[in-house]
Amino acid sequence: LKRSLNQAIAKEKDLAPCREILDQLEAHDEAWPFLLPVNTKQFPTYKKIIRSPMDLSTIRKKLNDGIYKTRDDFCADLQLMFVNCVTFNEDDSPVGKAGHSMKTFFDSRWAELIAH
Ligand SMILES: Cn1cc(C(=O)NCCCNC(=O)c2ccc(F)cc2)ccc1=O
Repeated sequence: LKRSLNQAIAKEKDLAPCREILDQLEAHDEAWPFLLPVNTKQFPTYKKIIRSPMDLSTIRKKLNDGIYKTRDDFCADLQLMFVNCVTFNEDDSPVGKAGHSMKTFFDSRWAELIAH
């Protein structure tokens, strides 16, 4: 029991900064393409091109439901979201530009978090 309690405490320590970064990503001016899953009725080719869709609301739910065991699991879903965006969108499109801006912001906050 004691070990599992310590593991629970260690997991909370690892994931707490993830909540903080996710708060900031959701509040970012250029978060609008990522707040909800891509609407596949609006973009019918999306599911054919993107095999593993990911968005901030899905990441928030997975974090709240305890799906992420480590902060790297969390980071992997964010990187998936950004790779999907580069795959589906031109770099100079509004969504493409928002994706690059959000990724730059995330990468800098993540480095601060890991590097303390
Ligand atoms: C990641 N990605 C997003 C889109 C995309 O067009 N996404 C929604 C645009 C319209 N949605 C909004 O503007 C909006 C959504 C939620 C919200 F709270 C406020 C505004 C297209 C391709 C792609 O790869």
